Amino acid sequence: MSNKRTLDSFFTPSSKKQKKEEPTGDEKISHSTHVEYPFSIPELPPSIAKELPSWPALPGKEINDQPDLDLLYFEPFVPSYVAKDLFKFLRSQLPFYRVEYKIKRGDVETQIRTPRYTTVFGLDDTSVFSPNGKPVDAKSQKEVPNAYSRYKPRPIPQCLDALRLSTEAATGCKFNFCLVNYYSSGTDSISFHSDDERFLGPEPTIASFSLGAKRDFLMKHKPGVEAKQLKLPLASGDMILMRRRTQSNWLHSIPKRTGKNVVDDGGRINITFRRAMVKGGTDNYYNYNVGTGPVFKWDEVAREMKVWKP
Ligand SMILES: O=C(O)CCC(=O)C(=O)O
Ligand SMILES: [Fe+2]
Repeated sequence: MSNKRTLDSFFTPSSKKQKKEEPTGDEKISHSTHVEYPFSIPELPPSIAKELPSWPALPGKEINDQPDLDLLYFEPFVPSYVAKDLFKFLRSQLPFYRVEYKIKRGDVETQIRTPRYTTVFGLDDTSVFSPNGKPVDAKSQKEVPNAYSRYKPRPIPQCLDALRLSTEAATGCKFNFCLVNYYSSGTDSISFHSDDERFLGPEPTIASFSLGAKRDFLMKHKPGVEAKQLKLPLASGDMILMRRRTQSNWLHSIPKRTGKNVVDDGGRINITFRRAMVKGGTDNYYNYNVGTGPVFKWDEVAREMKVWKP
């Protein structure tokens, strides 16, 4: 991104989601912009966008041989040569956060530091973005007083929305949220959990993409039922669709890597598409994936995430 682009967007903030064109050598790159984005986000480069119509690269395979488990595993969805470019593009162009929050168990308060970089875009089913970029009621198209007052939602930028549309076409599901995790090394992780929040409705379907370094995805049944644990070594470009009774009955995690495996070659990006039904879902997702701390952006020289300064 040139200095000109950065200064322009800093001095002429716009509340509108709009596209700006900027010549960079031979081709023009358009950007997704929104008043709540810390910086504008380039659209997918043509070299990646032209590949999209041929995804998924291979049909999904069903994994449903354990109680309550229902997965569709695309191995891969994004072919590996494009997955590498998509990984580098998203790592360098998205705003990321390292969210901290407090939890209280009984009288004891603990400060939690999320052990990975995160970011989120989207809005639950009750609202849509109006042409001026503000959330309005999906039916009346009017602003809802006091809604989304703590965190201001951001629309899914074109570069991720193109993948959302491709995922919807391949699965027949609808998604309104995109969560992104960046595991910068083997010490970044996500502990066992299920994505079964009430705001996703019963039996939510979640599409989960892997880009970059290979990491193990572990799955185990919630206590009380005999079932085998699964270990899926997710590779760049793979997509796991988790369906039906899976979230309410199974837990999943990406464990830390130790010893010589700790260095994992530039890290891994995970993208999940989900559908939140109510406003509480929007607040929850922004609270845990954007929060109130600094913005991080990939620094190509230092080859790591650095606190971003306008
Ligand atoms: O990184 C992954 O593959 C899993 C991420 C995940 O489970 C989540 O964000 O809820
Ligand atoms: Fe999850």
